[in-house]
Amino acid sequence: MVLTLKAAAAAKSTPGSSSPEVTDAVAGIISDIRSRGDAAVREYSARFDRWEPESFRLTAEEIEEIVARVPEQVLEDIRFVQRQVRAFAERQLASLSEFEMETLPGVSLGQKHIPVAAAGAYVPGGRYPLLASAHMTIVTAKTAGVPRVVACTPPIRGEVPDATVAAMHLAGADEIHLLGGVQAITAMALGTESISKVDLLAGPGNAYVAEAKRQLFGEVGIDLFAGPTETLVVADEHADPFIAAVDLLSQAEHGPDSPAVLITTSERIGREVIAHIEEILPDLPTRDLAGPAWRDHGEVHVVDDLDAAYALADSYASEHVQILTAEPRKALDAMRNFGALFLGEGTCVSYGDKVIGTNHVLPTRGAARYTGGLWVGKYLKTVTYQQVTDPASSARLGEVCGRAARTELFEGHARSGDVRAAKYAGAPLAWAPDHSFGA
Ligand SMILES: NC(=O)c1ccc[n+]([C@@H]2O[C@H](COP(=O)([O-])OP(=O)(O)OC[C@H]3O[C@@H](n4cnc5c(N)ncnc54)[C@H](O)[C@@H]3O)[C@@H](O)[C@H]2O)c1
Ligand SMILES: [Zn+2]
Repeated sequence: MVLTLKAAAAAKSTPGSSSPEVTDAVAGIISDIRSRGDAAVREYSARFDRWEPESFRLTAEEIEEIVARVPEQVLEDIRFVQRQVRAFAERQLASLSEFEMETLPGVSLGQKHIPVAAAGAYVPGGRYPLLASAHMTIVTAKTAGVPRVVACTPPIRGEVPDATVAAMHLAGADEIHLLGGVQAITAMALGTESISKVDLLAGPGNAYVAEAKRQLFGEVGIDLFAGPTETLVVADEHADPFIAAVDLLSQAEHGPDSPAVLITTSERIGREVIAHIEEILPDLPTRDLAGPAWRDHGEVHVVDDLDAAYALADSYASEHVQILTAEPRKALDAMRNFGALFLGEGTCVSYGDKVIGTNHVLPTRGAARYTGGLWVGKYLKTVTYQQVTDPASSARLGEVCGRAARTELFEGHARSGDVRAAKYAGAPLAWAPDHSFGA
């Protein structure tokens, strides 16, 4: 039984997709940039961000000047967080192994990880200078060993986002462009006269940015569908409703399209959380974003027990799931669909977003059903190779290959097997009886 204390006022977005208006607008911009390159990029930047400098790329001197303007405490905090992010990414990298094994004598199969040659890092900046996204995309790419990392972020209301540029620079970006939205994503994906194209695009963004990545996927690799932020809290009767309310609003603040959902086993907690939100919201400086988000996409559901809570939470496949229960670690085994899990009252989504070191670029709109968030492995191509040094083993494989390929009616493939069986083990070559492999 589910008792809904508050339902969303707006319709839910379709999983893994954008609205038709966004889809069409993005397709138009991409096709225009595809045919007109930099000239189109410049026009869209002027239209959406009122920004058309001579060059979107910052020079080394400009970067130095910008970093010099950033207060020392801000720089110190950036370094602190980047160390956290790097440490976790390095441990992830160490967890990946390269290996070679023999399946038959002299038959070696191997796996190795090759970083992509160039990655594009998108750092959102429409509403907030989201410098933490610079740590997440650039530090992680550099830890993976990507040689060229291109970073883009939009100006904010016509101003250079100093701290974001500093974060990009300290993270190790090789190029920094002040460019946002679909125009930045498309320029990095396709290349223009002034930006050479990248192999993989990563980073979060609004519905336009996420849709642009989705449409360009194939021509460029992408990390995942990381669109408008979502949060979900699972709470039992032991939860502190004031903290749950503060935490729900912390994520609603991302934008009016950000869902915030509470699933609780206690009707009392559900009602108290709603009351606290109503009390805190009017004074929240970002209420113009958090208010509509809560009104249109806020939900509170009461369920019978924690198993029902985890099952309902799984059906949302929310980007962030926060567990405020007496035994939060139980959710680790009980839950399947989430971008990142925040266990217990001592941590919160804001830690993940800003400081703790796990990656905050996470799947949204149901993508958590099939992928986790950005991590070092997304920048690596896990490739395989093989070598056969034992002629007898090659001959044996050749015989099987001849039969297996003919079962599929692939005569050409079969002959590649036949010639090895013939050359290394003297098997007869039915289709070329006169051929001799020499002494
Ligand atoms: N999923 C995640 O991992 C994650 C993490 C952090 C943030 N986010 C999300 O990132 C988003 C950041 O959004 P933002 O808007 O602040 O910054 P943004 O940088 O993603 O988008 C700003 C750009 O949008 C473009 N734009 C605005 N209106 C447009 C229109 N009508 N048509 C075409 N382009 C348009 C502009 O060019 C502008 O540069 C938020 O939705 C937030 O929830 C997601
Ligand atoms: Zn957040």
